Amino acid sequence: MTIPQERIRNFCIIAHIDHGKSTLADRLLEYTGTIPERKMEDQILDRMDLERERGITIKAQAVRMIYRADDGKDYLLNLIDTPGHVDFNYEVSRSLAACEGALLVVDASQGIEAQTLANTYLALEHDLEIVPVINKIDLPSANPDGVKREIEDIIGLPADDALLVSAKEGIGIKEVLEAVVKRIPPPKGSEDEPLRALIFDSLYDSYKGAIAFVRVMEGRIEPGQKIKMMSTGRTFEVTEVGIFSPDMVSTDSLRAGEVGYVVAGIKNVKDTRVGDTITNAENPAEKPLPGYKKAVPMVFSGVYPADGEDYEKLREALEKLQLNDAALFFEPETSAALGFGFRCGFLGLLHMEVIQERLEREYGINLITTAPSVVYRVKKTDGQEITVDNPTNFPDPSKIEYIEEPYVEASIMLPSDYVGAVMELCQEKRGIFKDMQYINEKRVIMRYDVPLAEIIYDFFDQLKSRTRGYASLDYEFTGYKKSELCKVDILINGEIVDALSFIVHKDKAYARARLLVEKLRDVIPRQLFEIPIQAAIGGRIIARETIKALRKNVLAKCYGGDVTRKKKLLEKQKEGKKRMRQLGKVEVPQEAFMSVLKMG
Ligand SMILES: Nc1nc2c(ncn2[C@@H]2O[C@H](COP(=O)(O)OP(=O)(O)OP(=O)(O)O)[C@@H](O)[C@H]2O)c(=O)[nH]1
Repeated sequence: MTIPQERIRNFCIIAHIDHGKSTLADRLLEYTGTIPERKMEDQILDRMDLERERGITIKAQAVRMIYRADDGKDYLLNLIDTPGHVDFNYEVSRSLAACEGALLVVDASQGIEAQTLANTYLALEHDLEIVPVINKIDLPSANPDGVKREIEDIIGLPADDALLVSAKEGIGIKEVLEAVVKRIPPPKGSEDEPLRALIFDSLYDSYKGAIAFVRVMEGRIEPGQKIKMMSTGRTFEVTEVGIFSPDMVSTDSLRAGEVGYVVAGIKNVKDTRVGDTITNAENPAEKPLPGYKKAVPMVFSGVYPADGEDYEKLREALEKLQLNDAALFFEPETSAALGFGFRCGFLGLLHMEVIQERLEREYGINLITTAPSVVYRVKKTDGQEITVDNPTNFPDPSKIEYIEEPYVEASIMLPSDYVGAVMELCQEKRGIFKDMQYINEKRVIMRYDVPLAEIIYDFFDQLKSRTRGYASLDYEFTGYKKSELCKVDILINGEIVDALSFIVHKDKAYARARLLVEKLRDVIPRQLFEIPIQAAIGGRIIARETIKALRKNVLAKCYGGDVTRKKKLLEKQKEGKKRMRQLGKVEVPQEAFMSVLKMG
């Protein structure tokens, strides 16, 4: 069935976590018969198990629906899902760029949250038509009028005609579909222009290779065509195009205004970069679509197999994950303490946790990971400028002219009762106050400039616990600023343990060093000799603890002559040894590393 361009609608859903995006998407699919009810898995749009468990959307997906509207005509609706987390802001902006409109879903009992606001602004920047949807009106605590006022006051959008919906109970679903048809404009581009298709996501398939998810802006794309990726100039031949309904179904072509996928024997997702423009190699467009950026990792961490024998397995797993994730960076690294492993770069903390969890869960590899670090810029006294993402490479303090660290602008939305608590937190985290704005009598939004390193330390957890979970956070990278930073080394028995070194602001070095040294004292078992544990900046010791010597005799408990019991105990001791890391003369249990590294 061909549907003319004026009856195509491309839209996405902007919502805060838990405000009901997936439930609403499911209802739309159900109502349009895209998915027969019996086939409905709970939530179609979030496909990864991990996403489902954590209740967050990580990767963008798309789905196509046919809706017969009140005017009796069939409309083709493409719903493009957007990732719901700040780490993936760039992906969100590309998904938005593929649409003409957005449903702004707000929980009737919660109101607008920081992330929603940030994404709505992004959508407005892309000139999207925004349709406010107030969800969960079935809840006794629902306050749709209050939420309407918020939408008008904070975002400045008229909300009189906001739709009142209960995705759970299926109330107002048809009204949502009618609003999509009536209020969101159809796509504009012409089919006769040279091809320009925006890549908003990609997927790796072991048979078909990297599959690009695209929105065709102008022109047309079909099998047999030679295409060119405009950011790299690489060319490929299209073997298949198709749509998401919601599984991939091949079609003859994709025309201007349509959303679908492109297979072209592309081996690596690095060649299907989100935000890149696909054009016709023989009749190329003059300019690519605006807004392309290469994904840059912001957070780095050392990832080591707990069992050294898993090294190859870890490499293979990282390679596999990278096939589907162009933003994941890794290179081999060695540590005196942890052996062979990899330095990995991530878009943010959540991205890091997701990758680590997948390595452990899907690939069955136990990991030791070092504390995450941001990327510092160091200007050396000899004029050289270097970037440092690993404390091990931090230059000697005498050779440093100055250091710069990345800053973000954090927007925090919270009930006004917690303003004091959040100000205190932001100050502790070296935040610089920018402004504060009342949304209504009860809620405010505060903006601070905060070093990214503080955000990745434990900012979010602290924010949640100090506001009883009522605050929401969004942040955006703003640039580098000079900062008084130093590297703290940890010495066990006089030897530096490279995996435990960290970079920290001078004012915080002492407190963090104390904490770490005390923790190590508690987790390293006593051994036959006394062990000093020290923290040092350059050659200066700033904290010290001592583990007293002990003659550890596991057989002491077995008085009498029960040989088998003795043997068993010795066996057990040997097993334990395997999980020990030898640091000079000192044996440190792996759990000690884990517990210490988890602190960060
Ligand atoms: N009472 C009520 N609960 C709802 C409604 N819509 C969704 N929920 C519930 O709210 C919770 C979150 O809904 P989801 O659809 O998973 O939220 P989401 O926005 O997709 O969340 P993410 O996938 O994390 O972005 C679920 O427990 C839903 O059952 C509604 O209209 N009324």
